[in-house]
Amino acid sequence: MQTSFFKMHGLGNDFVILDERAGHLPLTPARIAALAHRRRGIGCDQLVTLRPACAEGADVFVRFFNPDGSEAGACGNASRCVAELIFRQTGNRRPVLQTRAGTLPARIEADGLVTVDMGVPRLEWQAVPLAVEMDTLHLPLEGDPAAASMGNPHATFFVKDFSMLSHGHALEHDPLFPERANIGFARIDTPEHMRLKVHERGAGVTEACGSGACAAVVNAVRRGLVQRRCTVELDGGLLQIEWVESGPQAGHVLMTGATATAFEGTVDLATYAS
Ligand SMILES: N[C@H](CCC[C@H](N)C(=O)O)C(=O)O
Repeated sequence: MQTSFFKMHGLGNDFVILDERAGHLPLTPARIAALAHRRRGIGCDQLVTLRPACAEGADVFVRFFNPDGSEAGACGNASRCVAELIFRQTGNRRPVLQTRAGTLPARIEADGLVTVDMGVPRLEWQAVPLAVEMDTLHLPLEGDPAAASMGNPHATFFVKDFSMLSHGHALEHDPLFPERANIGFARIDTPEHMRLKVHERGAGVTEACGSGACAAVVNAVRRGLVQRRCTVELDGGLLQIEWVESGPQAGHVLMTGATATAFEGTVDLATYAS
């Protein structure tokens, strides 16, 4: 069955976006993995589906799937891309995304950048989740990472260089993380700027990770390493992150950055694994 798709990216973190608002598509973990395959499929870091929203005030229900077929509760860069897509389709500069991690208000900025309110980070060990009760600010792993959830699990290592990146896969699968984890390596350059590389759960090292950038800033603020407004420099570009201190969005994490559409196309799902 032919279905159309959008190929978009946020700072090189790339997505295949399938629209199921007119009817559900026959997607299975195997078919998702086949579509996401860099050589045998379209190729992407995450496959994203759009469905009609059912949450009050939301414009669309968005789900995120990794190339290994696993589902992620949150995906910051993809959320920004979907917000841009909804704006292009409707003219609405403030689309609201319903996700498994919560309802995320977005805003298309005057300069074309896209901001998503990623909600309040979850800092309790049960929410990350971790396998046993512990202080999430200092995990009992070599490298002393901190952990937080943005609707998906993140561990942040504060490093001087990125030689630990090669340990990302083993760390993703450490028994401390019963649902695995996205593993971020953050080098603090100034209190307003960090350099971040992320080994993503179910995807590997990506050019950018929005929820990873949010988690890294939250963990760095908790450790007193950066200000609540921080520029995160990823391989693919810059994200502006703010962990809001006061006012109506107090406690929420705002993420702002660029989006782009690479191409649109159609795909016959029947030619991919069932
Ligand atoms: N690229 C995404 C993160 C995907 C997270 C996914 N790998 C998971 O299993 O949580 C982002 O921009 O936030």
